[in-house]
Amino acid sequence: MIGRLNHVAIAVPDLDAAIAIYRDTLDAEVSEVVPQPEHGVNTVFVVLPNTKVELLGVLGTDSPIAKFLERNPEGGIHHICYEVEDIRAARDRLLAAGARVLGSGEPRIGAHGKPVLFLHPKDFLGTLVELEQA
Ligand SMILES: CC[C@H](C(=O)O)C(=O)SCCNC(=O)CCNC(=O)[C@H](O)C(C)(C)COP(=O)(O)OP(=O)(O)OC[C@H]1O[C@@H](n2cnc3c(N)ncnc32)[C@H](O)[C@@H]1OP(=O)(O)O
Ligand SMILES: [Co+2]
Repeated sequence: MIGRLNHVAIAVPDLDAAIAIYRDTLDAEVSEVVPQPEHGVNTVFVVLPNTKVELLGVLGTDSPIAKFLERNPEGGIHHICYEVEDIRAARDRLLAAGARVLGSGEPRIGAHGKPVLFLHPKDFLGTLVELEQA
């Protein structure tokens, strides 16, 4: 079912400071900040030779990363995103296996303009999993 590792996401309390760390300290290629209001985050992608790191900042008053940052005030690894060939088929298989798909269960358009879903961290080794349509 799961294919390529699309990105590892880090939620951060200060996105500008996080950009400076990756761009200047780690000398990495960092994208522009892209607000994702329907997801309640600002996103930045650090482009690596074999995958990406997604830096997430709070956007708005109802951000899904707000409580995570309360628990992890320095920031922390927030989720891991795998690519799947057919996101609805993957969803249906996961539901049939008893996994919890977050939200309505309908894929939403994510940061790469492709459908994404999230799976409950308690079902996947304490790790929030994002699936992105390849
Ligand atoms: C533009 C899209 C972009 C992309 O396409 O790449 C994105 O990635 S957007 C990323 C932001 N959006 C989301 O994260 C949506 C899915 N997330 C959620 O629905 C929530 O964050 C949820 C339900 C995973 C957790 O919400 P919340 O923290 O408010 O719930 P609880 O405090 O009740 O947590 C329940 C339980 O889960 C543990 N938890 C929460 N978040 C994480 C996490 N990121 N990794 C691991 N574990 C997590 C939390 O500690 C609670 O555990 P407990 O033992 O009960 O304390
Ligand atoms: Co993501």
